[in-house]
Amino acid sequence: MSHEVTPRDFGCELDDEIFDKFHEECGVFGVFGHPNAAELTYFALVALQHRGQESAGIATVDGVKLYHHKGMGLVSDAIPKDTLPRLSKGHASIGHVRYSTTGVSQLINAQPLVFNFQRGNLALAHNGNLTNALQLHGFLERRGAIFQSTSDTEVMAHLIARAGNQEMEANIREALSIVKGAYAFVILTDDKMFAMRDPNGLRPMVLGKIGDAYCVASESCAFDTIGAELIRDVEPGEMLIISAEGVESTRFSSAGKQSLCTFEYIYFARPDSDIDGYNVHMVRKEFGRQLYREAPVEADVVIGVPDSSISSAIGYAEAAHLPYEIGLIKNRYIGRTFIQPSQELRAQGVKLKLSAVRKIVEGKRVIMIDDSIVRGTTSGRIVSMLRDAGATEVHVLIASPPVTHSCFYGIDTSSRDELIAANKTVPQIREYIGADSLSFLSEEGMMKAFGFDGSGDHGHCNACFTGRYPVEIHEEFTKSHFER
Ligand SMILES: O=P(O)(O)OC[C@H]1O[C@H](OP(=O)(O)OP(=O)(O)O)[C@H](O)[C@@H]1O
Ligand SMILES: NC(=O)CC[C@H](N)C(=O)O
Ligand code: SF4
Ligand SMILES: [Mg+2]
Repeated sequence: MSHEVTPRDFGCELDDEIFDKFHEECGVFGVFGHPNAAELTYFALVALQHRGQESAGIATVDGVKLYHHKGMGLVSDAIPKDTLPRLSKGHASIGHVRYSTTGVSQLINAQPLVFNFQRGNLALAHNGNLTNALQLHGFLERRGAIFQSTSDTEVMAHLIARAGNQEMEANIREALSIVKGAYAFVILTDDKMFAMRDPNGLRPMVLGKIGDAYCVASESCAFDTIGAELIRDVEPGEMLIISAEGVESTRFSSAGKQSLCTFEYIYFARPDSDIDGYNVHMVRKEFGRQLYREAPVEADVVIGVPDSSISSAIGYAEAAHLPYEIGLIKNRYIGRTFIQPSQELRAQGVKLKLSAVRKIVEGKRVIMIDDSIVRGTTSGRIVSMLRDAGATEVHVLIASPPVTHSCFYGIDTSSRDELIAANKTVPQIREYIGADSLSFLSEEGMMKAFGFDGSGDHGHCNACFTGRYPVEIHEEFTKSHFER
């Protein structure tokens, strides 16, 4: 396997923290029966860009042929303008933005994965992680399968191909009865589009309509961008079959214990998206209000770490009757592979991503709200940045509980030994980040933000806070397993 070329190969430092914490987790989109299917997919992927910036791709069908294009980087780089006319021949299209969870970040693993079977064409896009991919990979290889990629997603395609039924639907059902874990799948064949959400509903997916065409997406913000109307969430264990006849809802599994990822609300999803009936911004605001109830602090001003903590900071400030201010500015052009200043320059004060607004924090007791602490590097840096800008006190409040466990369901997380809360108590973390005080939202408080009574997880996955994994995991299965 070739080595992935990074700026480090040219002697430059990469922002290691970017590689070692919770990150976005792929976005999928599909539309069937629209004359501008490929273009709509392109713009929907731009709206879903926050979910993955490593690679992107689009596949379309015109009933006979399948066209596709995949590339590395942001949608605008991965899918150049001149590829769209070729893709635009199709009336149905699916697309994907990737943040790798299994398999290296290279073109071979970019999605949609595209296959030509005896029974026709098939393109497959996946958000999530298959927790039994390791076993299935070995099983399939022993029976002659030759894998083209190193991602977990490809096992699904091999299972579909092996099933051997006349109807693609039956093949997909058979494959779904074998895979385990977290998934929102969109599959495009010559005459149908299939959309499935795992039986626990770990990963989100919504159904919408644009004109007479139906579409599906990881998040509803994609619909707002292309002018589609949100119809509803796809249900856990549901298979939608979209064709010239319209949309048919079927089940491939009875719903398991519903376990929607709470981190979607905390950090991943865009605030304008609605997931399972809750608007992300409103939920984050309620996290902030709840945080105030649990941890009221005397201070002069409340600030949020942009962008994902702004809603919670507004909620906290509202509940505390304190001014909410923009105390930190984020440079929005710093991307994932951005070359970072060397340690020496960092020590001299070169900081690229965030800057404090001196006029806001100078001489003030500041409450700084962030959505989560993973390794603890971000909070520590911001606390000292705020002190350097003249803050007299810095109180750190986190709008989620301490992250003590890794995720195995489609989020690329640190291993447990890198999670600060798995290794230090809250007072120790406070000391480590240099804050005057530190509090986290409780699991109960987090669930109250959804209107629940506070005890239990209420149909959410909170495993990274509690270690209660809703679907069996295999801790030995690491991201680079199929490369080794
Ligand atoms: O404890 P740490 O390991 O430092 O990670 C915690 C930080 O990571 C995320 O932000 P991130 O900087 O990834 O990007 P964002 O700009 O999307 O919030 C999250 O919003 C926290 O701010
Ligand atoms: N983040 C994701 O949802 C990734 C999908 C798939 N597991 C991959 O690594 O390609
Ligand atoms: S472990 Fe955490 S990040 Fe992973 S699905 Fe569950 S809540 Fe989401
Ligand atoms: Mg952040």
